[in-house]
Amino acid sequence: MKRIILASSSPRRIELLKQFGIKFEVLPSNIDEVISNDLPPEENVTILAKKKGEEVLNRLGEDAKDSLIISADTIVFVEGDILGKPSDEKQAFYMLKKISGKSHIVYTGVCVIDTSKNHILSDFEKSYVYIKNMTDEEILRYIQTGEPFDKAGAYAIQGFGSLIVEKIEGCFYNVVGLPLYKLNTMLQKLGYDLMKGEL
Ligand SMILES: Cc1cn([C@H]2C[C@H](O)[C@@H](COP(=O)(O)OP(=O)(O)OP(=O)(O)O)O2)c(=O)[nH]c1=O
Repeated sequence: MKRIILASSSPRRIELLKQFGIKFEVLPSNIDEVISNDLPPEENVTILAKKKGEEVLNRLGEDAKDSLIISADTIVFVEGDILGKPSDEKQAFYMLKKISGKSHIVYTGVCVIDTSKNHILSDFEKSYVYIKNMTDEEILRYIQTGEPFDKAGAYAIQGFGSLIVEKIEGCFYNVVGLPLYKLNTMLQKLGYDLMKGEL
């Protein structure tokens, strides 16, 4: 394989992939992440993950020959509403108030494009997350950590957000933004395996 590309600007996704000792480049996609409330959450994340990978593929053109491009998209689904990343403090407050004291579902879509085999695989993972009941004061204090702003649903389970997550059901790494087990099952379908430390 000539190039392995992670089509993501997410520091969490980069860290998670790094641990397998593979050499990869980081080339974030430039798509507009538009969520459609007319589509189910799993379709939204699957479509967005695919769009991210395809945008990087098109940008690379001929240079994408013999490459593996990995991309992902994460959203939070609660009471019929899809929550992406909050753009300001007001939105972060709204999201945290909405997920407080109940469970929600985190969906991550994953896309793997193998240009050497002319294959595109896309799939998604879902996990259930239970958030403690928070007072307005607790929500404001959490927002002051600065953590909510680039995270779907306005929290990070891997950071201060761990202090508001009571429990989860499903893949932890899916909540952080890259479901590693799912990703590896997709890679295995293409004849690769992260366990081998090389792709
Ligand atoms: C729920 C949750 C989300 N997140 C993050 C993962 C993703 O980075 C982000 C969701 O936004 P995404 O749009 O999925 O990704 P991104 O914009 O950060 O990066 P890119 O599109 O370039 O790949 O939320 C956490 O880090 N922890 C959490 O607990």
